[in-house]
Amino acid sequence: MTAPDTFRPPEVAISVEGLSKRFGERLVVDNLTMSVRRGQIYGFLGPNGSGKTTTIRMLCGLLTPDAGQGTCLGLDIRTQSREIRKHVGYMTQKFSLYTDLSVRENLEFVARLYGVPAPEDAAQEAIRRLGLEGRGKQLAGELSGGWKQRLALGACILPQPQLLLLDEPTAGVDPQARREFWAQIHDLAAEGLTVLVSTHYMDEAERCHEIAYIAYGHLLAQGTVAEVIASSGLVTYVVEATREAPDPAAAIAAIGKALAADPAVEMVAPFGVSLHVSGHDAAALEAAITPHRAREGIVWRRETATLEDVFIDLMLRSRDNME
Ligand SMILES: Nc1ncnc2c1ncn2[C@@H]1O[C@H](COP(=O)(O)OP(=O)(O)OP(=O)(O)O)[C@@H](O)[C@H]1O
Repeated sequence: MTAPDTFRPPEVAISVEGLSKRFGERLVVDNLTMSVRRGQIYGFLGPNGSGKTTTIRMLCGLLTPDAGQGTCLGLDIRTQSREIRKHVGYMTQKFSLYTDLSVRENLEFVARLYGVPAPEDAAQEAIRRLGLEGRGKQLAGELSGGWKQRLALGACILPQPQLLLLDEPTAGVDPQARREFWAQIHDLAAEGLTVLVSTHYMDEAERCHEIAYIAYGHLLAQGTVAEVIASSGLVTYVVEATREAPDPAAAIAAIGKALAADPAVEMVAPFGVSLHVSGHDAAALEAAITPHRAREGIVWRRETATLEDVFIDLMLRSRDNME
């Protein structure tokens, strides 16, 4: 990046079709088609090594696909990757600023590196915008994990990119700092910045405008959280032991063990003294749980599947398809 970005991207920030990528013999991304509107926060979820980072990098022209085409910020991902890069801010998990420079010195350094005019003012503005006032003189290496992430975000947006790539940005950061970080991301998106973020946290997925679930190189679901849950067709019952149960933990464990062996039940997941019991065939699932309804101190209710239920179901089914 050489100067503040005055470039205005189109309404559709990213639009790609049939993207595939191989590393050696291994097909890491297979025939991926998707689009992202400008100003959206778009989340990528999926098991480790499933191709999320590879996908994100192809979407932004940082990596050339073996097949497929498309545009990022209205520019061709195959032929205009250098131009695209000028408008992209990339934040990885690893803290890559200078630990022995202060917050202000780091930001001024980044501003100079990217040719931002009036680097001292730009650094001051980033400090204000990200609520880092009072920490300008603190060494970056002395910041807590949450403040480091905030500083890294500040450095990333200094050159005023149009697209932000966040690769698991809040891994290991405490809930309050994560919440504040996400509030910043939403403010940036409201100003028109498009954000692609990969995460393993369900609460972060729920903070995105849209999500994509990728497993073993395949895009298995995309849309809003509600759309992804609805399209899963997953039926979930929650069974909970009340205080009246003679031994709540044992009661839940016994039900879990019995249901896990039933073919109508595709997933059983314990949560304290409750279980999530899921499957796709509502009638068969109902028949499977009926014998357990009469137990003392047990309450059953049908609930909307959680995003976690849906993701685990997608992962299990795609793994089965691979085998
Ligand atoms: N440059 C590369 N050369 C060879 N293999 C690679 C390269 N980059 C990624 N891979 C492999 O491609 C697969 C997908 O990697 P990728 O980083 O895209 O997955 P991911 O979904 O982002 O994983 P994670 O959640 O663990 O970050 C992995 O098996 C990885 O080892």
